[in-house]
Amino acid sequence: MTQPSSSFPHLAVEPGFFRGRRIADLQEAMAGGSLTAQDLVRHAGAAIERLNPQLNAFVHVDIAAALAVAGERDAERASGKVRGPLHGIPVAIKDNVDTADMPTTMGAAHFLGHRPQADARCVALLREAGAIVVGKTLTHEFAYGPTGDRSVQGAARNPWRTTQMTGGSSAGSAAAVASGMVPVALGTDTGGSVRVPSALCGLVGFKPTHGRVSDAGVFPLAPTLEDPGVLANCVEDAQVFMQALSGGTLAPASVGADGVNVGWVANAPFAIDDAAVTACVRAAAERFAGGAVQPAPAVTQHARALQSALGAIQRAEAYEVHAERVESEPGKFDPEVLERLRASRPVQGWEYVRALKERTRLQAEFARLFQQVDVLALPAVAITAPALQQRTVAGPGSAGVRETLLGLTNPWNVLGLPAISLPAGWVNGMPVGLQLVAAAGTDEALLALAASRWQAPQAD
Ligand SMILES: NC(=O)CC[C@H](N)C(=O)O
Repeated sequence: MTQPSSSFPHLAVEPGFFRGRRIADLQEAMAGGSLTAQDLVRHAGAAIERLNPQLNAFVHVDIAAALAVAGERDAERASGKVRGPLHGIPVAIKDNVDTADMPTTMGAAHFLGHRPQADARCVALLREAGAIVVGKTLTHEFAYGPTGDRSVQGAARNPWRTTQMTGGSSAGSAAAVASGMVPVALGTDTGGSVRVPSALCGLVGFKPTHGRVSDAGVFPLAPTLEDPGVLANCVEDAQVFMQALSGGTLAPASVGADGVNVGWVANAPFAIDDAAVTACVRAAAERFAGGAVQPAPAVTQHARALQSALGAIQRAEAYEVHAERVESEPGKFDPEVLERLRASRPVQGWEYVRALKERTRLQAEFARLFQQVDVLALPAVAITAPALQQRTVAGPGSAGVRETLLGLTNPWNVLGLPAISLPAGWVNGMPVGLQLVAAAGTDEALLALAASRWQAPQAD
């Protein structure tokens, strides 16, 4: 089996076995007999044991159970049955997604020790596809925060610099993949919770078109904005994972050799502009496009409408989920999450209904826009990973960390569009992500385009 193709000189930890190894390489090694699924689970176990005390990526691990399942997958392979490209591959599951054999806590004191009755649909699909669940990864409490540093299990730490946040809310999934504990992990994305930590940890992160992947058994934050998604080392790994999650409906698309029409979206008025981050991402967008990128028509004029629709929808839906808990067990919440939930309560019924109507109007506007461009390109996150617990971005035009982390990702949740964050390079040794957004329902084409045109950045 080949060695990892790229090195990670800026990484603050000695990476685990899976960093830089593609799922296709692991499959080849298993097919050739040089590795078994049990070996892969042992590699995951060793990396978790060594790295988790530093990174707090996993909140529950069961290597013994995973080894037993791996034994079954190895026996199947020996008898000639290979379920598909995830057969025997260790995976991690965000801890707001139900697993029948492991606790599911949502990062919240209210659910410590909670054992769901059944697997979430997406977990069941991954297992049917042959993937082996090794554990549950830390989520920001109730997935209500993009920083990944508030949960009953504490904060996840960024493998590139352990004083910094991973971003969230799929915080542990990002730390687990970026450090090489597992090759791929499940996350959920309501406003950026897959793409934000992927960008801040140097990973590929994909959020599908809304409703494309079942959310049955996913603890909701705001159900009409939310989708399960994937955090991976490379686009090809994200593709095979999404195929499994979609129950096979997400067939690989082919892309023509023609050029791609990329519309560049300026940060303002969505988020502050860090010149170094924007320059790095724009250069990546130009490499991807194979030439200069032109400003996308008519995106920024919708910024205010998108933000206000997002605010009303997320707050109304999140409060509906938590109303009784906020009344009866307020003391169990993290204070910041409680404060955000209390601030969500005042949204009026008419404001929510109006926001839903606005969403429908905006979806029609963007459907027209995607007749002119193939993809929109912009940073996934306007800044590199802030320090743990940092809440304001210093400098001119200082802004809140939360708003800054989410400003460039959450517009696409309002619209329900597929979006991917791709590693674009590094600024001061910390990763930044290029985000590509495509028309609703074109998930296969977006992934195929990314697979065919994106080149992993080389560290200097
Ligand atoms: N769950 C997410 O997608 C990110 C967090 C959430 N949107 C928030 O406002 O904090």
